[in-house]
Amino acid sequence: MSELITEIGELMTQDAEHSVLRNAAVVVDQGRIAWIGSSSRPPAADTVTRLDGRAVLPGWVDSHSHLIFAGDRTREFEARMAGESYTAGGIAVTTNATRQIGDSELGRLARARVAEAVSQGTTYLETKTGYGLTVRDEERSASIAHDEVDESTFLGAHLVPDGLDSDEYVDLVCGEMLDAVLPFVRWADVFCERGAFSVDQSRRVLTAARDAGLGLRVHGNQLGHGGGIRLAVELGASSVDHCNYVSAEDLEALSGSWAGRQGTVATVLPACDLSTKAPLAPARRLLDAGVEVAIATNCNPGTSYTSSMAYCVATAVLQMGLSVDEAVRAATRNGALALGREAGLDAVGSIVVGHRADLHALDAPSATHLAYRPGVPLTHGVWRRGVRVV
Ligand SMILES: N=CN[C@@H](CCC(=O)O)C(=O)O
Ligand SMILES: [Zn+2]
Repeated sequence: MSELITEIGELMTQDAEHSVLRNAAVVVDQGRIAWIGSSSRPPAADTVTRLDGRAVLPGWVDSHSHLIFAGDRTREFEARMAGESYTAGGIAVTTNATRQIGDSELGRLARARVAEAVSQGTTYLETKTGYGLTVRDEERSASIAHDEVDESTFLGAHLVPDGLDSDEYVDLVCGEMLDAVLPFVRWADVFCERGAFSVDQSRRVLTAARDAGLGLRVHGNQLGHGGGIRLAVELGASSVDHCNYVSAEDLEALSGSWAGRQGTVATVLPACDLSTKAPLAPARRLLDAGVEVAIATNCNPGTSYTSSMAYCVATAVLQMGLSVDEAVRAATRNGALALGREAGLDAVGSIVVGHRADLHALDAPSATHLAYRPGVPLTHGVWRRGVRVV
């Protein structure tokens, strides 16, 4: 069944030319974009949806989340708002809660979080393990992530569990744990930070994962200056995420990674920055240096308990100095780039003939309203693989 979606006031395609079409129409067929053009000369289709001048953009691509968890950390958040600083130690609280619930309940929680994101226009998600931290618990988190989410990432190297020697734990992560999760994941990630894993330990984890055929991602430079960003570039990671503390050397490494080839995407997490009272990641400086920047929610119960990509985009425009086009691109096409899904048969994140028909219609005439009316639920319709789900 084909569907003509017409009377689109503003179609922000996020294609290679950043094309924005007025009075546009799109035909979706068999889960893909089949045609894009003017609403005055649309081809025939099985069904017609009229959007009365509303704006349409690609569905959000949320390339960084931690949805496989149980429990709640309201008290920790309250303490932070009262002046305490964020430390990675809170991960253990969530890990304890997660280990205590059954597989089906953990799956149900993840499914509900995906549904919450989709209801706000997110059509493609990555999520991570990392609240299991034993072979069995990481394996079941990976299996749930694989079943419930588009892209799954092994984050056994999230925190050294209490009572374990960190190097022995790294051996476990690189060996038995990696083997156990391998059937369920496409990526490996590591929290490379003081208080979590050193650069050398992170390099060991990432190298083992790469040797096992996984793509690489890094949590880097969130809590202070360090070697996470440069390690990500050294190992050809697809993305380095957080990037709150970016030195001149880090910036040079990141921008150098884009000199004439596919480099390491810098993924900024504005909601996390606000919730942890961290300095906002220097997205403007990164863009000006030629680095490809993505925006993601980092949805997790500790540092960023939101699934709202619109909130992140509004923050990027209002507080990080990005234009609306830059912020929307970072949250759609560049999220796809960070996941290696920006081109080819599985392409998402842009409205291009042949790409997956993941669309987000706003109850507004332009994408600018995302920042102009922050906090207003503007999602009018969502199509995922060509099927209207909202
Ligand atoms: N920084 C590491 N991991 C998560 C937070 C995990 C937690 O505190 O539960 C993040 O990306 O912010
Ligand atoms: Zn994270």
